[in-house]
Amino acid sequence: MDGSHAASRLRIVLGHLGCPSAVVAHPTSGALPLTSFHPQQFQYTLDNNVLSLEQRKFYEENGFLVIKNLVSDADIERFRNEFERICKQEVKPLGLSIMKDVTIVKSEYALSEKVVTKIQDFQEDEELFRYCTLPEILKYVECFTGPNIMAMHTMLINKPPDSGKKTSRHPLHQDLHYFPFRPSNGIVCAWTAMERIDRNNGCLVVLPGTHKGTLKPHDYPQWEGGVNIMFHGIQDYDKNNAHVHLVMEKGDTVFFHPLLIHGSGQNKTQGFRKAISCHFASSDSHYIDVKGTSQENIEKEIVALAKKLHGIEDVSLQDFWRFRARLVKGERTNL
Ligand SMILES: CCCC(=O)SCCNC(=O)CCNC(=O)[C@H](O)C(C)(C)COP(=O)(O)OP(=O)(O)OC[C@H]1O[C@@H](n2cnc3c(N)ncnc32)[C@H](O)[C@@H]1OP(=O)(O)O
Ligand SMILES: Nc1ncnc2c1ncn2[C@@H]1O[C@H](COP(=O)(O)OP(=O)(O)OP(=O)(O)O)[C@@H](O)[C@H]1O
Ligand SMILES: O=C(O)CCC(=O)C(=O)O
Ligand SMILES: [Fe+2]
Ligand SMILES: [Mg+2]
Repeated sequence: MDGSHAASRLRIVLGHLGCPSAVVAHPTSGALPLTSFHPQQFQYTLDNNVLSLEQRKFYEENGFLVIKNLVSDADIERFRNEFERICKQEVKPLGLSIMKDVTIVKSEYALSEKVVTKIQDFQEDEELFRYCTLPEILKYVECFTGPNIMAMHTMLINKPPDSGKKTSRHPLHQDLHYFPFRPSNGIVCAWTAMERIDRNNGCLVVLPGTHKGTLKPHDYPQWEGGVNIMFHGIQDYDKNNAHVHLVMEKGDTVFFHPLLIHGSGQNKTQGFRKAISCHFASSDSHYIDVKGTSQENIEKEIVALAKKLHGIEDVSLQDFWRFRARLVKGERTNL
């Protein structure tokens, strides 16, 4: 599939969606009832009445699905305010990590919204964690995870204006590289634009269909201007695969598969481009030991950092994940 084909398909699907409520009822799509299709036709989505047949097929084929206008302006305003309170250190949520851009991490700037590139692990911040419990988000998440849903990993990304060294880019990667749990089809990322996001301020770039491949080896890219800690990238992806730039309006939300290759471009504006996201997984999943796999490098890095920063020893990668995971729907069966 070439880029323009992918882009036009995307436009068709997006144009079709209109508003979220139209997705559920879908009276005029002319789609056949799902029961007339053999269930094994679908590998990446579950049977329920939330996704239209067209949306299911799109996700199956492409590994992502954009739902327009899913999160309200009022909720986004609340997330923005809470992020500002965190940056001003008016609140210090337990377990939260605050990341600065590599170009300024060694300088002495006081903590403020202008030096934070992203915050991670806000599971103990009631206001931000509301994002992971919004019914409109979970309704879609359930199509991929099933009814027992864990919020595994949370982030609010505040992509800064690029300093000129292109460190505001996020290299192409698969999120599964970071996750020691399986199966991959029971994991989905929800990523919501907190403002209009396009090529100017560094939108997501996805390689449609790459979720059908395997987990690739990841390492730091050889970028002249430096690269952020933990921002591993894939060195050998198929350069001929279509790249789709996801231009999104405030509140639009993309759901994507953890094997989908994606990244984000540099922020060429003077604003701090914001998105909030959570990776969800079925609680029926299981942890894996990543030793001897391509994920061993990220495990070593995280374990070494935990020791250096917090003096934590003999804690496995699985324990880190078990500790921050939170049930948001159904039952905590396994993870
Ligand atoms: C789907 C994506 C999923 C994921 O990303 S899952 C990956 C999970 N990631 C994590 O668990 C990382 C969590 N974050 C953290 O550990 C910390 O926030 C982080 C980023 C290390 C910063 O920790 P702080 O407590 O603020 O510590 P610090 O400022 O003293 O930094 C510790 C060492 O790290 C370095 N560092 C921090 N931010 C950096 C950056 N942006 N680029 C490059 N290096 C960076 C920093 O220079 C310091 O190293 P050194 O001790 O000076 O040699
Ligand atoms: N040299 C590189 N090595 C690895 N990944 C790269 C490299 N250059 C860009 N990328 C990543 O590839 C993705 C797509 O980049 P691309 O240049 O197509 O888009 P962009 O930078 O967002 O937009 P634009 O080119 O319009 O500025 C981004 O995620 C970016 O971080
Ligand atoms: O730039 C972004 O908002 C996406 C970042 C991302 O893909 C990640 O942190 O895994
Ligand atoms: Fe990612
Ligand atoms: Mg570019």
